[in-house]
Amino acid sequence: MKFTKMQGAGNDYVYVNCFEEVVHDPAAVAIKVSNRNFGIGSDGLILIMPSEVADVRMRMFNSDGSESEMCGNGIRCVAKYAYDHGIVAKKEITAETGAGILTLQLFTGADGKVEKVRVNMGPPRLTRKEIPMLGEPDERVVNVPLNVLHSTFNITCASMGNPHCVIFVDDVDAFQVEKYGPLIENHELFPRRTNVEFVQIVSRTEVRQRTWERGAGETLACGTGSSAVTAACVLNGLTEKRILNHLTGGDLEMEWGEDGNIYMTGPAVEVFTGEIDV
Ligand SMILES: N[C@H](CCC[C@H](N)C(=O)O)C(=O)O
Repeated sequence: MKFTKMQGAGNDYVYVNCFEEVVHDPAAVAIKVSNRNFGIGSDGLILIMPSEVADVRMRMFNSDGSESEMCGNGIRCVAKYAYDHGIVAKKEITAETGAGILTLQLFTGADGKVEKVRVNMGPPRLTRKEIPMLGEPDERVVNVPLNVLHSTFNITCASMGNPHCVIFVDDVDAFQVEKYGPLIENHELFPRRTNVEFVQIVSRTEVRQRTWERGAGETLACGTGSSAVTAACVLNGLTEKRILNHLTGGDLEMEWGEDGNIYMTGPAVEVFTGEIDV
């Protein structure tokens, strides 16, 4: 199997061009290639596929083999791959994901290759039934207490196609992400588990985020998570609608637009290509 290793803000995936390759058991391949000792090393596997309704289609698998509906850093890299490798020849493209069809704007550098991508991530879905979360189906979850071990956290939840639980903390770098992340990811409130974002407010226009991802553990960045965080910051009155998010592996420019959609702008980088027996 030919593959391309790509990263966006340090959130790295193995990408396979399924216009040319067939991946028979993507869940098993995701587990194998993701392993940083026995495989290639990545947060998961992303398939770049033909679509009947958009320019390209993305399927995304976490390093534990579970499939997610959407991946924000991944979709930017899919767009870069599609443009740089001649699958699309336009700078505004559409992509089919488990969160619907998204529109992406591509920005090229001096070498003519894509450097940065702006994605219309769609609106945050805020009701419990959309996230999904147990409880009153039509209710929003904004600043609601959640007990975990002997601590109580106030959580704000949103779906960007995939579930997110946002928690504001005073000192995110000192926070025990690896202790609380998995407990919240697997909390009974979330029937499909959840991604968890721990966020420190820096100012009205800047935040710092660490992410515990469903199915992958702590990663250096999460684009859907950053989108959920943008909504959570505004819903809690903590920031403006336009913020710069400093993730562990890089920055994302975020905006909750007047049209109700979240816009994410960030880098997409090709790291290396190779072949692996699967
Ligand atoms: N890192 C990805 C999200 C992966 C989400 C995945 N862990 C899930 O199970 O939903 C991003 O940039 O949006």
